[in-house]
Amino acid sequence: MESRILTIRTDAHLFFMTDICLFNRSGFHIFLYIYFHLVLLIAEKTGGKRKETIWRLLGLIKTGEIRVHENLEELSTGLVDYIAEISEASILKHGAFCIVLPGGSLISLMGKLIESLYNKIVDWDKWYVFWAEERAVGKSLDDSNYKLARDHLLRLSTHIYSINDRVSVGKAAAEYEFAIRQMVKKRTVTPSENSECPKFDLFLLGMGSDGQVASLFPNHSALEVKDDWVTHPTNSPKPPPERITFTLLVINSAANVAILATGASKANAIHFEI
Ligand SMILES: O=C(O)[C@H](O)[C@@H](O)[C@H](O)[C@H](O)COP(=O)(O)O
Repeated sequence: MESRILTIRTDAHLFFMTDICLFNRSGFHIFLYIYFHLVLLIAEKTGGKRKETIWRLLGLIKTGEIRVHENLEELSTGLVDYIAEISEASILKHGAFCIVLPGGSLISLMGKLIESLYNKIVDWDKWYVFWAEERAVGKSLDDSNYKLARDHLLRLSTHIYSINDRVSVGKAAAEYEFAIRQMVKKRTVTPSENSECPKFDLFLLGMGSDGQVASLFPNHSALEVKDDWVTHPTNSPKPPPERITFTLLVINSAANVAILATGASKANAIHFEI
């Protein structure tokens, strides 16, 4: 599988990596899916012609890959093809597909995976599913990122590593990290080249209109966590304030990272970053 790097500026305001580059290691294959209208909006803002803007965007990202889709239907097809391809390659390589899911609209855009065409191809028994972030809410509530995926995507045979909703966020974060350490020890989850940090096969991220990825918000101290794999912000700017999230260390260690941004509200954040 071809790998490219997307380097986001270290002084970037919206992702707030003051001393760390997001996705700055080799071996990453980053796809940034941008809804076509978003690009149009950028084109309008910059006063340039649509084509020029697209080429400028592509030219600026020298090491990553941007895929721009005409509409949500095409974006969804592109996304599930991409996931199915990495799933197959990972299972061939190490017998499992370890995927990290976000919350938000990305889950419904993955919905084609359970339609008959893909459902036959996808080997759900070999899927190990983790969450990039979870809100401190009960798993039965609609705000739960676990519930979103459980209701709309996951099959019964999938191996699920959701975050405990019956303990404090601090304890839930520690338990989650411990469970992943065990998975790395067993080598179900591949370790990174130089450490035991998990190298998930695919880390999927949505993006907030402020540039938020996972539960890592602009200017928030959770971005400074360097050694832990999981952290638990208790004062997130977006409700609920208490959350559990993977840290940059883990995101940056994944084999493949895809950020999906849809809708005009993300235009400023994308424009700023690239
Ligand atoms: O718990 C959360 O805050 C959300 O799950 C959040 O992280 C979401 O993934 C992004 O805001 C993108 O969401 P959309 O794709 O729906 O815009």
